[in-house]
Amino acid sequence: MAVYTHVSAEMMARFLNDYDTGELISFKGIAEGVENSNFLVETRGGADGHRFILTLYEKRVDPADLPFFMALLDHLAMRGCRVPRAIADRTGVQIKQLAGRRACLIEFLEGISLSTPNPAQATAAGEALAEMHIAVADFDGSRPNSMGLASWHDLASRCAGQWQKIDPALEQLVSGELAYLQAQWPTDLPQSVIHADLFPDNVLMLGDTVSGLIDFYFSCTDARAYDLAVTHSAWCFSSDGASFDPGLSAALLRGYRDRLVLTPDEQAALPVLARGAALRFTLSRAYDWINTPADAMVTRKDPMAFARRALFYADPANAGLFA
Ligand SMILES: Nc1ncnc2c1ncn2[C@@H]1O[C@H](COP(=O)(O)OP(=O)(O)OP(=O)(O)O)[C@@H](O)[C@H]1O
Ligand SMILES: N[C@@H](CCO)C(=O)O
Repeated sequence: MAVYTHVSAEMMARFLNDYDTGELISFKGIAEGVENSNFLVETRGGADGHRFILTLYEKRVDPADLPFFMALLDHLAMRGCRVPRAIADRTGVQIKQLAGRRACLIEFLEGISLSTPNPAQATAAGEALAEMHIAVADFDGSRPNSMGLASWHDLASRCAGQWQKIDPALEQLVSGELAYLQAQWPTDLPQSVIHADLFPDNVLMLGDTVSGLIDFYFSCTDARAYDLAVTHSAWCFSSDGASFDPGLSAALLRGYRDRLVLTPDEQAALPVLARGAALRFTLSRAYDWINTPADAMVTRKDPMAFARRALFYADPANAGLFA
């Protein structure tokens, strides 16, 4: 997360008056993340706990999608997945308004956001992802993937002429990958609701145990195996994307496959899905690199870290990676 929208103590206290959270005793902006504005909020004397996350939805979250995200979190929590639900105010409303943004008060979950996972944690994340895919089998909501293949073309054209602000080599890499993925993207794989952004920083861990999956604001209906590919691209490389970790890769895939068997088509599609995942994050990061407001409290993420992953997945020498 990050802080794009500033909230005063008076605004925060007034906002909390609608809830059974007690009296505000402190809040602070959370610097991690890039998408939404987030605050850690502490209260005392309330019936609904004493620590919360307040999220103000920014650029990429369409307010019309919030009921889908909140229903999904309620469903997953009901099915035993460790995910944070939105707290309802005294009138039962979860999705509110603050500082000109849609805003939700979210359950705080214990755990550490990882930056350098170990293989046991990668296995636990693979298991948690598969368990989420199993738990959504009877969820009846759906949402198109707003960050799917069509949006990659759009993001690339919005960056046109500006690649040199990042790295001149990106222009050719992006156009080559887009052409390849447009021709090869599988359309008939098993679909379900997927997380679509399960980076290590979206998995809270206590030791080697998953204590929470967070940040469902890209969740959508898409190929289940694409979710595994996204997770693979996020978990199995050094943070600059320069070095692939085969131990983490094997551990993550083992965790997922222990819970959910991939079909032969899903298995065969993983290499192209991983190229797509790497391009998706190259492009969203490139767009943000060029367009992040100068006054936002946010650390931009390096697009080249995912461009390097895209090159790795595209290298024929790595074709057997998912076997
Ligand atoms: N429900 C929660 N319980 C505890 N901590 C949380 C919770 N939600 C968010 N956090 C903390 O806030 C940080 C930022 O959250 P999050 O990853 O959702 O932000 P984002 O802007 O959507 O980021 P991203 O760049 O991953 O899309 C997390 O890394 C975690 O430390
Ligand atoms: N998890 C993404 C941010 C969401 O688009 C990244 O690290 O680029």
